[in-house]
Amino acid sequence: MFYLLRPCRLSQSIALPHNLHPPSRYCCPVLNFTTMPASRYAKRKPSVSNVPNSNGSVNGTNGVVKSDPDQPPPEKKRKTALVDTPSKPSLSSDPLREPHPFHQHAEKHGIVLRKYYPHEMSTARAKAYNNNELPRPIELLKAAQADTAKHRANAPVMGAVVHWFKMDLRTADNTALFCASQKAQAAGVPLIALYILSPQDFEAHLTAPVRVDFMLRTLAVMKKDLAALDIPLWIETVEKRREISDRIMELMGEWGASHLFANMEYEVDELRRDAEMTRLLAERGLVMEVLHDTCVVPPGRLTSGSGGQYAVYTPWFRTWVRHVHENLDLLELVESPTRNPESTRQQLAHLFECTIPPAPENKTLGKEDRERFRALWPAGEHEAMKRLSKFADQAIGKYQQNRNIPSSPGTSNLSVHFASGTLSARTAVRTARSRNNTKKLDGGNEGIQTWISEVAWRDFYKHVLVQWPYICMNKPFKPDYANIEWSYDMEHFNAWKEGRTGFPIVDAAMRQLRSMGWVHNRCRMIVASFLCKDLLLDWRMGEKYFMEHLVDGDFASNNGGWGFSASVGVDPQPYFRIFNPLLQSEKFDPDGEYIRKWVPELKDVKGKAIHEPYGRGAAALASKAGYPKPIVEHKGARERTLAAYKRGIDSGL
Ligand SMILES: Cc1cc2nc3c(=O)[nH]c(=O)nc-3n(C[C@H](O)[C@H](O)[C@H](O)COP(=O)(O)OP(=O)(O)OC[C@H]3O[C@@H](n4cnc5c(N)ncnc54)[C@H](O)[C@@H]3O)c2cc1C
Repeated sequence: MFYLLRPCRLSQSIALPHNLHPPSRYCCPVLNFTTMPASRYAKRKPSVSNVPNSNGSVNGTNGVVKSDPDQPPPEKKRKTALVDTPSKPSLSSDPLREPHPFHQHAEKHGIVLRKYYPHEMSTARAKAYNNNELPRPIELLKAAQADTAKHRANAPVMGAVVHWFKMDLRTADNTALFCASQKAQAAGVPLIALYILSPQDFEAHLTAPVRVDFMLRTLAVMKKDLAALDIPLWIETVEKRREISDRIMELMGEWGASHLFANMEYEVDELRRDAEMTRLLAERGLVMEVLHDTCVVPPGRLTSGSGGQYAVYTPWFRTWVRHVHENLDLLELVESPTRNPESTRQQLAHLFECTIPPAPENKTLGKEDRERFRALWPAGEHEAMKRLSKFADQAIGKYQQNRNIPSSPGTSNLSVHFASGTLSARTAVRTARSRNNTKKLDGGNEGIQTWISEVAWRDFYKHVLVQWPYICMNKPFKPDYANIEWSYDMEHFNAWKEGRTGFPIVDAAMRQLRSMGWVHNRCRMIVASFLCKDLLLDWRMGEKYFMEHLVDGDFASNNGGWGFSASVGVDPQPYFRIFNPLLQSEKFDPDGEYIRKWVPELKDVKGKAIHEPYGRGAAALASKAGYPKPIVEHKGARERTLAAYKRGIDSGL
């Protein structure tokens, strides 16, 4: 006899033997069964019209998912369906595939046809998503889960259970890892942990070398921690990303494992891959369980009054808070995995011997960078907890006052941990709440409230990604804004990248990025606005450059931040709202402390001249020190940008 445990808000259920009583305080009220928080994963009513029905069908198609122009025809599907094909824009007469007229410019600059990545989606196709005429990738996964639900609930556990680590590099409060461990323990078989290093994935996702280094160091920490529980962590490099699923199935065959657990990644290729894998494993009598984990509130749960997804943060956040208050088990933590059977060490001895592979050559840090970054970003979940506790004890109370001052250590510096999954968002919110005088997430100390609302931004952008998947395909959130004719002036772009624009606050931020792999949020906004509004450069060039250099690079948050700053994203400001870099500098770095730290040429400039040395009497000093003159004049640039935005939006291409 089996009890049904719902570990996921989607359609899958995990069957656990009735004699399993894990020592946990997470009691499922219905089954009186100690398990993970129930409503965290309760099935919810779909919020959009094209979610699968109980048969897994989409749009009333009785199980036949409407044909997807991003995908190859069905007979070729197995070979090519796992990722979006990086082919040339098709010249077919299908209007959903028509290339955008500005493609040639963007392509030349590596924006729309980068390696292992699809070209910019057509506006017609993006709009088809908006009209719910196409199934979103998450719906493909839901359909795969619905179609395999019975099999997954009944398949017996054999040999071993595997947890596939992706961007969830921690043992504490890791949903899929916990479920895998429970499953293995109940069946008396070992749990095997797996990490696949994919150089092509790193290229496709533009993963920064500093981020790869952080992840590899984290794997070393995890390997040790897991080994202490007699759980092997097998790490393997798979060169071609399309071969990952086959290789995992091969490994499962070698290990005699019947079940694979993983947490959900919400990017398009990853959802499609997991949908495909769920079906493939089921065809072979195996089981794949893909669970929500990274957000406090899983994407798809929060709907506006009209039943749609929110595109504006403030009302979304109010709903987010209300939802968490009503479902407090969303903040319950699951336990770390339990120890493997004693025989595992002997039985799987070779798996314990695996070593951490080196970074791919094109993602390897030079010696100097490596040393600097390692000192700045100690890796692993223990470091994340140390940093979180220190911030919660010493700085969170004043977060509201300090968070916008880039020279102050007023923010948590935890984004690297959220991005690699070395810290769960639940742990972060609970820790912040524990320092407050109320259990309400929107009450008590202002600093704590504000910090929690910042952590919620992370959820927000992932919800956006799931609902509007075309943002993954180089398309602005507002498809109409795809018609702005951007500049591709490489002199301007290089000056921006190198911190030589002649705008001290911009240059300080860009140099901080190069030096730390991290930039203060206020400065990310300033340099993003400067790139697309003052220089009128294609915002996707900046988005890409950030990903290539950030230690905390996260597709959803980065795309959201860039879209917001370029006013082509969610929560849009009116397009005519353009940051004035000088005013931003005076307001948020009033004494020029931040500028002096990162732009040493200006360290001797006194007073307000620091914000604008050439316009405020420090020209000789700046010039002598080699600091450049401004590359654009803000007022004129502003007018040029306003005109370009208006032309683009009015053109209705
Ligand atoms: C153009 C641009 C690009 C960005 N790219 C990324 C990125 O690739 N990865 C990333 O994690 N954040 C990104 N952000 C958001 C934000 O700048 C960073 O999360 C923040 O600076 C990290 O510093 P912290 O950990 O000290 O943040 P804190 O102020 O301590 O905030 C706590 C946590 O909340 C989350 N958070 C805070 N602000 C935001 C936000 N605006 N959007 C999403 N999450 C937020 C982060 O996980 C952060 O660690 C970007 C913002 C902009 C404007």
